[in-house]
Amino acid sequence: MSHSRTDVLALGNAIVDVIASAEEDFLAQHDLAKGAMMLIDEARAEALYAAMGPGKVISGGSAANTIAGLASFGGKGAFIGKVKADELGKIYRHDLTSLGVSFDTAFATDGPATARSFIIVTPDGERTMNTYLGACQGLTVGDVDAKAVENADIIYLEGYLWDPPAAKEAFRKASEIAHKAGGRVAITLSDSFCVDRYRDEFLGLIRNRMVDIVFANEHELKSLYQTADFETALAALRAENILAAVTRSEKGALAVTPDGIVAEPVFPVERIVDSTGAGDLFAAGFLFGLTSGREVRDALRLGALAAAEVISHVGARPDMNLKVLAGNEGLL
Ligand SMILES: OC[C@H]1O[C@H](O)[C@H](O)[C@@H]1O
Repeated sequence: MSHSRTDVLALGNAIVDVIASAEEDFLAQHDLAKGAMMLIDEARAEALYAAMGPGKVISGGSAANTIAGLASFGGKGAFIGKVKADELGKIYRHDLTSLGVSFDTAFATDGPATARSFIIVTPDGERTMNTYLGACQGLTVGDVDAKAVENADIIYLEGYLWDPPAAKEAFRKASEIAHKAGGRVAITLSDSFCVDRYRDEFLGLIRNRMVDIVFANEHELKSLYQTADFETALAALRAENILAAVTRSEKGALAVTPDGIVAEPVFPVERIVDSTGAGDLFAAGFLFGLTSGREVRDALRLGALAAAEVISHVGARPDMNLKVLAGNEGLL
């Protein structure tokens, strides 16, 4: 890994997305929980793929999508994640490094194939993800490049890393190194079912200050505090006294800061084509805003812009150059 100063280094599950459209009844037929990310094994992955219509194969992975977005804004990003040295793994590495992102985690040379997420997009644009973790399960503490972590202003960790058993140790190690070096640590809570699986651990990370910045959507926040009422969840989050960014789909996004709540609306889109990556790209804009020294309100706007771009097309990485787009909107 190159050790020049990095704005954001992300640690995440390196996943190739296979995205196909389907009608609502496909979800019921295959017992899929709409809007969620479900973990599947290889046999289920094969069965689901056989049942899906034609799919687009696009590099994804939540934290990697965020870093791709950050790079599109002109930020300097790095990524730690595990792919196998198979065809998809090599394409995955190319897709990130060709954006200028440092990604030097060693390939897995044996074991399961590069991870895939089979994503069904229903006519309302909602995505339902079915993830075969494959090679991601091989990410260990040994993959954390201490120098790279020390050189990042912010490290960004995805809650999904709690699923492959060895990765959470990598997460903890990265957080400790970052803090010793004076960096900040951000986490995305990833998915409300993921929060359900690891609620106590996530709350522990926040309360022990192993993380300094929290990203969540409305559902994840309600799951974290086990309430159906958003205002109750928000009050609980405010009581943690931590910087947080919360996305609320069409209701916009807000930041919880020491000085209070800052809210911003969404950027209008003609049609939500595919919501995959909306939160990831929001985080890209917000993190770019923070690391480029902008006010929280401007960081929220950049996040909203990037989210609007990514939901306007299929796939969880930007199709348009976000720096140009933000410039056109007067945000940079
Ligand atoms: O947030 C969307 C991402 O989550 C999953 O990790 C998929 O790979 C997808 O790209």
